[in-house]
Amino acid sequence: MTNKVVHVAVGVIVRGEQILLALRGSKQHQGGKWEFPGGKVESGETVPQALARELLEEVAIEVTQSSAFMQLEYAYPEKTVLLDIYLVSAFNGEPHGREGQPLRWVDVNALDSIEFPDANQPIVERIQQYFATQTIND
Ligand SMILES: Nc1nc2c([nH]c(=O)n2[C@H]2C[C@H](O)[C@@H](COP(=O)(O)OP(=O)(O)OP(=O)(O)O)O2)c(=O)[nH]1
Ligand SMILES: [Mg+2]
Repeated sequence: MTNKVVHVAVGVIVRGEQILLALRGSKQHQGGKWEFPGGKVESGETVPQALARELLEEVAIEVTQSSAFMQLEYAYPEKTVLLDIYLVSAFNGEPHGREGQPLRWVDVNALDSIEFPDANQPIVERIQQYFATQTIND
């Protein structure tokens, strides 16, 4: 086994007060859990390029507005991932699971009751904090 870090582009896709989640296949790493759509950054790609490619491949949307949100490294027993998380605030197309995976829109407030991969806890906290701040400032 290698200890190479797997770099992953992750999209927190926002529509109003909801976030798009996809179900990871049961055979995949962290299978059967809900994820923010995304995937591995390929060599020669920037993270925004990888994000755009993965979101088109997985959920059939074209990203038109995104911003870097947070980065997080997490060591699973079998591999270490570097999650490069972007907020996707505008996109073209109606999302659907192009690889047959179920999708759902979840209220920001309900995100903490969803079963995510183990690495995701800080992401959920940060999203909820971010939206709480936005509401106060409205
Ligand atoms: N997309 C995504 N991946 C996550 C999240 N949390 C988390 O730990 N991961 C991990 C699981 C995987 O080990 C890795 C993402 O790899 P992936 O399987 O989605 O990669 P990919 O889309 O390029 O798929 P593949 O072609 O390699 O099958 O990051 C998350 O919220 N979203
Ligand atoms: Mg993926």
